[in-house]
Amino acid sequence: MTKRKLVLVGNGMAGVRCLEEILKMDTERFEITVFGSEPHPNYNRIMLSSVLQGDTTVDDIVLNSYDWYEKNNIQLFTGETVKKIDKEKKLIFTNKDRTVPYDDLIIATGSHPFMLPIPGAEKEGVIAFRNIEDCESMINASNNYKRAVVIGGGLLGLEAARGLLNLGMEVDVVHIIDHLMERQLDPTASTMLKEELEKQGMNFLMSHQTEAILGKKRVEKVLFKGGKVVKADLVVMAVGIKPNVDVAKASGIETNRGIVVDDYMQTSDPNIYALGECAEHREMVYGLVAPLYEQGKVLAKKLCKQDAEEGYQGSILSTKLKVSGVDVFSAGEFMDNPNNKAIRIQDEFEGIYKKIVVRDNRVIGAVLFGDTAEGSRLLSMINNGTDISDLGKVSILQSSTEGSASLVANMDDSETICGCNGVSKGDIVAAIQNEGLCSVEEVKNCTNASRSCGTCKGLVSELLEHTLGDEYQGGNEKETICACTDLSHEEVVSEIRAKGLTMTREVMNVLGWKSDEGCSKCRPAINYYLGMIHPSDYEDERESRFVNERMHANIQNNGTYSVVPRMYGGVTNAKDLRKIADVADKYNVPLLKITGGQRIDLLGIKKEDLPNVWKDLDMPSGYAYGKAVRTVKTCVGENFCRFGTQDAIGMGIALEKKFERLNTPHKIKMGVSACPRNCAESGIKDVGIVGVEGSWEVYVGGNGGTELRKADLLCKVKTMVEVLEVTAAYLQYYRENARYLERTSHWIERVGLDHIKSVVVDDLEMKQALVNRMEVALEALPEDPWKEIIKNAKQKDELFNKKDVTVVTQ
Ligand SMILES: Cc1cc2nc3c(=O)[nH]c(=O)nc-3n(C[C@H](O)[C@H](O)[C@H](O)COP(=O)(O)OP(=O)(O)OC[C@H]3O[C@@H](n4cnc5c(N)ncnc54)[C@H](O)[C@@H]3O)c2cc1C
Ligand SMILES: NC(=O)c1ccc[n+]([C@@H]2O[C@H](COP(=O)([O-])OP(=O)(O)OC[C@H]3O[C@@H](n4cnc5c(N)ncnc54)[C@H](O)[C@@H]3O)[C@@H](O)[C@H]2O)c1
Ligand code: SF4
Ligand code: FES
Repeated sequence: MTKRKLVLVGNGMAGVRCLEEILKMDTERFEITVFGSEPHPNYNRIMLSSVLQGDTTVDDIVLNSYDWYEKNNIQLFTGETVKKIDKEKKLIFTNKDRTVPYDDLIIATGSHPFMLPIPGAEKEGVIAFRNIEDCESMINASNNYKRAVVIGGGLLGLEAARGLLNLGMEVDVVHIIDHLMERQLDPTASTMLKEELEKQGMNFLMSHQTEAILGKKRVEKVLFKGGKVVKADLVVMAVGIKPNVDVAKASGIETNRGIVVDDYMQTSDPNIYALGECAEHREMVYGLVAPLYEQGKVLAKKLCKQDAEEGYQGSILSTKLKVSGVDVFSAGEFMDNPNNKAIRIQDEFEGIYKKIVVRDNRVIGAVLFGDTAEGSRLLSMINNGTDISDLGKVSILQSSTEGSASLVANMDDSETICGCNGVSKGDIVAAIQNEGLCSVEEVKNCTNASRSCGTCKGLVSELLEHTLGDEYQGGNEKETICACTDLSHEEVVSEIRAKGLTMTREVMNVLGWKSDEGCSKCRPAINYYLGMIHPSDYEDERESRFVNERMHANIQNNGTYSVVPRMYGGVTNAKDLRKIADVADKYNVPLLKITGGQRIDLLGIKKEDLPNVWKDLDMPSGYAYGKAVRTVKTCVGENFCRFGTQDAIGMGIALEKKFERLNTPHKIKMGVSACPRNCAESGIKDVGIVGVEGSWEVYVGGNGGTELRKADLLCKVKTMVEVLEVTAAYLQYYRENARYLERTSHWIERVGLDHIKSVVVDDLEMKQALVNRMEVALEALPEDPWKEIIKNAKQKDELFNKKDVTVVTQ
């Protein structure tokens, strides 16, 4: 049988998902050709917000790699736009003068971001937030500029604003009315959201109408109605989208706001279908993936001639804002109205607000702020039209207080776990049981749950735990280093060892990396692993390191650097202080600051001054920028404090001198206190030492950052030599076994304190072997990096005199 020719115009989320559905049903029916204007394979547009917010990378958001197209015999033309369709001859024409015939054609061209038609909108630095290039423009702008203005306080604007804040920019969000996210939230939730985002550092210009973008070539200011002006180096317009009907309109296919389709996604031409954001169904145009995926299922069935039941009936919308630290959920009809009644709970102490809107004893809408655990359940109730006459009204909003494990346990099988992909609890449980799935990744690959915005990952994990009981090992799921490889960190380390690999390129070639150059996630990791495995002969690859490590200083939000010289154990002297003061005067250092690690930070140093500052200071680098041993904070100890039982300063200096310049998977902070009063905060350090009468307690895995973790007692020893020894064994075990960028606090949670103790304390042979390997690593450490650069004129010139440095942020 000859295959039908199927052409997809638009290589985005809706169109390609429809192809996946077709291939699930019938791999032989079609000869498929895909055109995409963007120069990328199909990627998860939703996750651009996470890329901007620094939670993932562009490489990691590819949904279907080039291999997938090849494997499924799909001919893909990226960077090529279909301009016109000849409906009579059934041909499409592209901007690269290609003509391709079709039997069936799908248009899935998505939307254009709406750009306000105001004077100056064409200036450099005025962008939308729709694709990878926009995301990269924002990241690049944040390296050179400071002030961003985001126009539009909807979902997209707020997610963009959060990302720009994370990138170190100052952000003004301009909103046209006095009510953020008015399409999703009622005024109470909107006010709470605004207050929360203000706490995060966003500045709001509410009820402001933008009149013009001012500046010479690039944007410099934004002008509002009434004459107010704010400064701006970057303007992001996030004021909505409009369906991209260009090709349909040019080809005489019926369009209104979108391309008009029936319940089977058929356009005015019987062989041409449309779906996704470009399609208009029953006068509705959708801008979220859940409805688009439902449309994809219906169209796939139609094209594969399978019973498509009643066709697409329209969707009830639900959304979650993807800004960390803010939980917001909205679904259905959420505004008050004389025909509806509402149940509300508001806890101003906890910052929680919940409202469900009821009509004729059925939930028709909900808004949740601060606690969104019941979102899925409420969405199911709305979708299923559940009669709530027999339920205690307030109890509908209270079940999350019982804990989320019982939440999934108490859910009906029909309730939705993944809103984006319409996957219910029953679907996931059946897949876990029938297909033997045991990880979130496997559930994602099998059912699509958690494949889009990812906010349901926690629920999927809880459902795995609930279904598999003790057999589920949530923390041990295989996590690949990045999208360049299917190998986990552990697998890469073991392959490097087994195959004796010694260079990054070799690792990538031999282990079948999917991209030639690797990415900003895998390159630094491989560089670390190679250095850790071959301490004596590996030559560090500077270009694989993050910018701060390459520059040996921390880049600041205005492009200047901070310099922190080492002060062993937090102890300084008049000579060093004088040198610091002289440097501060000579280089006009705008801020001198005592750090939390008991050192002095010289902030605001120009890039080109760095080598001279280091030369004049003539002190060792404090490695304040490195995935390395940073500081050892000490209390004054027995020499001065009346509670002191031990020489905390001496111990701190000994530790810092021994382990300085050592590369580790992530930064290491230490503390030494001479009594349990813990003035050096040893309880929240990666390694914390506490002196008690006649001995030292060694604590590990503490963290004082965003996720506070109290350190665990590893052992108690008598002498300084023993402290140094057990610290060496512990750090070496961490170096060899943790994943790159895994803090000790996370590592301990993952592998367990008992296991670590059994290796570095109880098994004396293992402990000695670790100490020996640590000695080899310490022996091979390079000289102080600041001194090395001062001596190396070429490196100095390359790093500090050239104008541009490609920034790989971390
Ligand atoms: C930053 C961001 C965050 C988002 N977050 C969420 C979220 O959390 N939840 C949610 O549900 N939705 C979210 N969305 C919306 C969601 O991404 C879209 O609804 C979805 O991508 C639309 O899919 P689509 O296939 O219709 O359009 P698209 O994904 O835009 O795909 C259309 C593709 O067609 C190409 N194309 C256009 N014209 C032509 C032509 N003539 N020839 C060839 N190719 C063409 C375009 O270049 C594009 O690649 C977000 C969107 C953005 C931008
Ligand atoms: N988490 C999510 O689900 C998510 C995240 C990002 C984007 N998206 C989707 O992407 C699409 C685009 O998002 P969006 O936020 O741009 O669209 P939107 O239409 O949802 O919001 C646009 C906002 O801009 C405001 N606005 C309009 N004109 C303005 C002006 N002149 N000045 C200031 N404000 C103005 C509107 O009042 C509205 O609140 C939507 O379909 C959205 O659903 C979803
Ligand atoms: S930790 Fe104890 S010994 Fe050290 S300064 Fe504080 S009180 Fe004194
Ligand atoms: S809810 Fe978005 S991926 Fe599941």
